[in-house]
Amino acid sequence: MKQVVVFTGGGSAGHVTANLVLISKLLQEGWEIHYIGSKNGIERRLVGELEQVRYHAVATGKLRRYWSWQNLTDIFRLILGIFQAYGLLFRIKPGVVFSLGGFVSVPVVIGAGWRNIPALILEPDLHPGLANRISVRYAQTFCTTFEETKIDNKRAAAKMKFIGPVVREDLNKGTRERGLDLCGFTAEQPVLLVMGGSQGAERINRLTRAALPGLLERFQVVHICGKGKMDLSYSYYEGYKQFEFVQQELADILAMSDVIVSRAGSGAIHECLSLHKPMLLIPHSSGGSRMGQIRNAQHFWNKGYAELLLEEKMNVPAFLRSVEKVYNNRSFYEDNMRAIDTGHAAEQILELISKAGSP
Ligand SMILES: CC(=O)N[C@H]1[C@@H](OP(=O)(O)OP(=O)(O)OC[C@H]2O[C@@H](n3ccc(=O)[nH]c3=O)[C@H](O)[C@@H]2O)O[C@H](CO)[C@@H](O)[C@@H]1O
Repeated sequence: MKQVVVFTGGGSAGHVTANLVLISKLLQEGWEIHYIGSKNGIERRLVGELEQVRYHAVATGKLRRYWSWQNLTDIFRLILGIFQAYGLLFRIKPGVVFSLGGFVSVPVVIGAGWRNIPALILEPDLHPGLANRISVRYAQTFCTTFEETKIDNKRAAAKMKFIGPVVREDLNKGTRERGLDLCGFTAEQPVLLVMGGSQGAERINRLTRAALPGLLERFQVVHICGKGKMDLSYSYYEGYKQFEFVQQELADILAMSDVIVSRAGSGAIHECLSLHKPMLLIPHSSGGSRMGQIRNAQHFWNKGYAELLLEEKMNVPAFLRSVEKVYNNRSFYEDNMRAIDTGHAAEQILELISKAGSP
């Protein structure tokens, strides 16, 4: 009989990417795979590309730590989502549930807990997000990407297991030549990649465009702006190439890049770490779970993998100075990154899934 697993996680690509890595490996092993996500979230689009995975949508409510009228409707949506997930889990009868967090995962992990189905959570960030902090009491194991992750609750802390980052393997296969071709760049000048997380970052986009004349004196600039955030009025700048969002091409773009300016989402920074790419991190500074990015970035700065620029200190001269600093000291960051083993997190998680899902 086929082993059955339900995956969940979404809201942004950072809560889906590691799931896709694990799903492709489990498909090769012959598992039956279901995904529970939201009706319109990015997870639906990303998982929808995999024909062998059955996608189920449930209602989902955003969990806010501030007052908003939407809290009233969202709490009902969350409760509805729990009942929908509970019903789906009864029909699917998985041996195990695996969650990568994000609001949509909360009803699924609660539903699994109510049904006594072992649920494993993987926390991508150094500081656990609200969704995972709520879900952890219904889970069997709370895997962490960062060794230093802490959680206040004693019962939750007892479920913690350090695993390390689950990184997309396809990103290793990029080539500099293909990247240069794609962007129409030359091999003579270094390349700076700017990416604002899976949804793009308006503030980083504005800063990059304001700094373009200065940046282009030294670099060719490839800019991943986010959906609907390209500005074609800048296309006439030679050596500047914009994309909304890239899929397989990301491997070639990363291979071609000498310095990367990025938000401090866990997925992006661990991908750059595994490829030994010097980074300038500009973490999301607004409150809520996004505080997670500041902690991720500070940690990478402490380890000597990246330079850090806080949004409140962000202006064109500071940005140009920071980019220059990372480029000039690139071998310092590269050496620090080469000295660590980003590990075999995917294999360890697959073992945990197999163990939890075995009858
Ligand atoms: C604003 C917000 O809430 N951000 C959170 C979100 O970030 P976000 O969704 O930006 O996440 P990550 O940096 O973790 O991952 C982005 C993923 O998208 C991929 N990618 C990106 C651009 C592109 O054009 N093509 C592409 O494939 C990257 O390779 C990466 O795998 O989830 C992360 C993981 O929990 C958190 O750390 C971030 O705080």
